[in-house]
Amino acid sequence: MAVVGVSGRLAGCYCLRAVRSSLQVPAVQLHVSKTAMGACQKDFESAVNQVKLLKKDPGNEVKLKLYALYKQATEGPCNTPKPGLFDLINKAKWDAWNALGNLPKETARQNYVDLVSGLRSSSDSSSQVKPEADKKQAGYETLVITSEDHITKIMLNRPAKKNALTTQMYREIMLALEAASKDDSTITVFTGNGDYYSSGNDLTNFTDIPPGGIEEKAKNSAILLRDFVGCFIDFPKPLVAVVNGPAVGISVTILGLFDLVYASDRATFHTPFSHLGQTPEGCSSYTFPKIMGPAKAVEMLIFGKKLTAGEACAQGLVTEVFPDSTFQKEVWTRLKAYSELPQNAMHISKQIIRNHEKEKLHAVNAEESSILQERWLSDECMNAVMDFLSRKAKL
Ligand SMILES: CCCC/C=C/CC(=O)SCCNC(=O)CCNC(=O)[C@H](O)C(C)(C)COP(=O)(O)OP(=O)(O)OC[C@H]1O[C@@H](n2cnc3c(N)ncnc32)[C@H](O)[C@@H]1OP(=O)(O)O
Repeated sequence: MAVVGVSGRLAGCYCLRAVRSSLQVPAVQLHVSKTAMGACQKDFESAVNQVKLLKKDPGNEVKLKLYALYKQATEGPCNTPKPGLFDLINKAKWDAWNALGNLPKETARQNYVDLVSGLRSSSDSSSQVKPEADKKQAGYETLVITSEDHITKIMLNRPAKKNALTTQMYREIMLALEAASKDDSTITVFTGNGDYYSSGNDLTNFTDIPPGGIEEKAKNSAILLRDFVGCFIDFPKPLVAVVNGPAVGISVTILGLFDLVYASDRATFHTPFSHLGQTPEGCSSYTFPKIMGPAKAVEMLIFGKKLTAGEACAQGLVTEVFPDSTFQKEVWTRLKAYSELPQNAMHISKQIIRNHEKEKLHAVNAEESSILQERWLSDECMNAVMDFLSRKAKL
């Protein structure tokens, strides 16, 4: 939010979603100017339509090519003023179009048709069902949820993005927790697909601005955060984190609300809040000092010290560390045995252990969320997020 929040001026940051919506317009535009009429006009119009039907997002680079070719095919060489330095998306679009120089309209049209045809065949072949997809419980796009041996496993499933948490993911996790609280499993496990457990909040979340502007975005995000963390505070069954790799931000802080945290020795625990102009969430401002003492909590939460799995275990945040080579086998053998323990006894014990704290945790959660609502509107936060997004931009 703050990213775009500097004003609409920065609305064109390199966020995928923003780029997508920005670039879609010309690519799917049905109107083709008269000057683009020619031998392959029909193919061109058909290709323009087919772009809408692609099953897979072709990525920013390809979308820019499509944009540039479309403009060249329909309007000829770029003749509009160069957008300002901070108008990043429009500048990227202008650069792509301008780079086509005096390419004839007919050639641009043909290149557009060829590009779309290539995209269609790769999109069709990649849409074959992958074995993993079979396991997915219906209704979840960002998680893989399985239930066996009395264990419900919620796996974050955006490995290419290090399981960064999108708005959709927060919502799906809340739904999954709600369902797991009612199913017949005895314990619920969180883990990540791929080499990361999770890289925390998806920083592109900050760029999807609603009509009400950045203040509304900050408000909505604070509500989402409060509700999300609230689900962990209230979760009635033993909750286990199987931390398969590095964990960042909110994926670390909420570990203080888990009942067991098993970590691979490859895992690290990092909360770079100050670096991002942000402040602790997930009730960590309360749970971390309780778990590891104020001095160690400060090192993590204020100074962003990254802990190894061994260090996190020594501080009490992690229950046990396993060698990565045997991590999955050892952990799941252990969890299967635990899941056969009498269900009611386990659940009642969890209530006894956790209930004293619930009210306090909800109050802390509300306070942290409201402080972050302000932080997200700050220059410090805006600059840090912009910095990340610019570094990662491929345009
Ligand atoms: C509404 C509730 C809000 C709750 C607020 C919570 C606060 C937090 O969680 S703060 C923590 C936020 N997270 C970060 O600051 C981590 C940012 N990411 C990184 O520093 C690095 O990506 C990494 C150290 C995690 C991994 O670095 P590595 O070089 O190994 O891989 P990359 O090439 O950087 O990543 C691959 C791919 O994934 C994208 N990505 C990774 N993490 C995030 C993220 N948090 N947000 C958005 N995108 C992320 C990265 O851009 C790459 O994408 P491309 O392949 O498209 O370039």
